[in-house]
Amino acid sequence: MTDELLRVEEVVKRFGGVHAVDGATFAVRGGSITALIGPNGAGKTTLFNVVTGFQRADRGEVVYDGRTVGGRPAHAIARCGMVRTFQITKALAAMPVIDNMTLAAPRQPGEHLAGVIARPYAARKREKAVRERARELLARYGLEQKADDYAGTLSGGQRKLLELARVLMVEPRMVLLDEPMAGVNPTLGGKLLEHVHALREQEGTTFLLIEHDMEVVMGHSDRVICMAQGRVIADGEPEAVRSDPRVIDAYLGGAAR
Ligand SMILES: Nc1ncnc2c1ncn2[C@@H]1O[C@H](COP(=O)(O)OP(=O)(O)OP(=O)(O)O)[C@@H](O)[C@H]1O
Repeated sequence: MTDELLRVEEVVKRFGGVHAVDGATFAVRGGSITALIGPNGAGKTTLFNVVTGFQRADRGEVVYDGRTVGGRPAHAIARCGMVRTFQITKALAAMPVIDNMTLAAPRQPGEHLAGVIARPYAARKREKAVRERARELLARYGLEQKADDYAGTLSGGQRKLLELARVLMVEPRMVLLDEPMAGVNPTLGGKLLEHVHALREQEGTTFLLIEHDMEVVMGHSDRVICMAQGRVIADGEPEAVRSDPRVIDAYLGGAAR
């Protein structure tokens, strides 16, 4: 496997008296599918937010592709190639699927109204390219027939596919997925996982995913990181993490599933 793409070092994030993340340290190798597991409230989502720039750490370092990105805003980190998926919000649900996609396209540096007025041809050309990429991705994810429907009419599984397709508009090198299988029927869930593997094989995309379903974790990840109470308590091959007594004690319960 290739070298590490992401390194999280001693990250601390508090909310008042709550230590949501309390000195978490781990690395993610480029081209891997790494699962982040742990009990409710372990700090997994907060860590995702810190890593992708949606929340600022109180302490610690986030290094992506050799660059310190901690403290940089989400859009700057996305431009470096690391993105997280988001649930389709109410506002996005009220828009057509195709607009959900085009809105996720990265802005060109200096793109603003004056530029569009001064260079209408270039602006139109870019808009066309963005729409073409959006249509291509929708076709890849079996959503082309839904392009003009409101995103709110999609099923749970189709929404998850749209969430993944949206982040691919920025051609990321690393994607963070927060519970991709939650509320998804097994058929679409299986499809989503196939797409994750295909992206990793064909484009070398790196995935870090929060997942509670241990079958998915064991069957689809190369590496597993377990958090509890804001800290990493185990990090290694799936089988080794599943049988780690600390993981069984903090998360899996008496009998390893
Ligand atoms: N914005 C916030 N304000 C206050 N407390 C927060 C905030 N966000 C998270 N927390 C607290 O931080 C802790 C970690 O929460 P977080 O959502 O990161 O855990 P998690 O591992 O993702 O849990 P789950 O698996 O249930 O989603 C929890 O105690 C939570 O209540």
